[in-house]
Amino acid sequence: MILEKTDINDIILLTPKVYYDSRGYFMESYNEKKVAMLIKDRFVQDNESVSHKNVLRGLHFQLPPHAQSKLIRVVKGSILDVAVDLRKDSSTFGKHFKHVLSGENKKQLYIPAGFAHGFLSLEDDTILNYKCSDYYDAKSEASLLWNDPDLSIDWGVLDPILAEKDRMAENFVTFENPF
Ligand SMILES: Cc1cn([C@H]2C[C@H](O)[C@@H](COP(=O)(O)OP(=O)(O)O[C@H]3O[C@H](C)C(=O)[C@H](O)[C@H]3O)O2)c(=O)[nH]c1=O
Repeated sequence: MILEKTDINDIILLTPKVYYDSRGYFMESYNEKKVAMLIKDRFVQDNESVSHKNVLRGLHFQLPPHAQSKLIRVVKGSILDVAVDLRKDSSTFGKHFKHVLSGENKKQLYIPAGFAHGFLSLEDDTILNYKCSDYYDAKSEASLLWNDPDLSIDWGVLDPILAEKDRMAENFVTFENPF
C-alpha cells in the first residue's frame, strides 16, 4: 500500500498493491496496520452507493460531535472525488483537493473529519465503497453548494444530476462553520 500526502493538509492518496494472475486479481482493499502510519482513525461503518453517469453527490459532511473521516474507494466505474477543507485553523482552509478514483486505478482517498466531501460519477453504474470513522447521524448532516463560487470547484460539468437537498445546499461563506 503506497500512501502519499497531498497539497491539502492531511488528505492522503492511497494506492494498494494489486496481485494480477491468470484468474484476475487480488488486493487487500484495507489493512489498518499498513495505513496506521498516516491514518489513526478506527472506522466503524462501511457505505456503498451506486451512481449513474453525471450524478453529483455532495458536498456533504456531518457536524461535530459526529464528524466523520472517510476512506473512499471506487469498486467499479469512476468518479471525480472532491474534498473541501473546512477547518478554520488549517493553512488550506477553503481549498479543495480533487482526484479521479476508479475501479481501474484502485486509488483510495482518505478525507479527515472537518472536510466536505462530494463526487461526480463519470460512468454509469459506478460503485463507491467507503469507510466512516463515526456512525450516520441524520441530525448532524450538512451540505454545501457544489458550485459555490467561493469554492470555485471545476467539476467539468455544468448540469449534473442532483438530489433536491443538494440543489438547496448552503453557501460556504454564510454557513455556521463549527470546525
Ligand atoms: C449517508 C447515509 C445515508 N443513509 C440513508 C439516508 C437516506 O435515506 C439514504 C440516502 O442518503 P443520502 O441521499 O444522504 O446519500 P448520499 O447523497 O450518497 O450521501 C453521501 O454522499 C456523500 C458523498 C458523502 O460523503 C456522505 O457519506 C453522504 O452524505 O440513505 C443511511 O442510512 N446511512 C448513511 O450513512
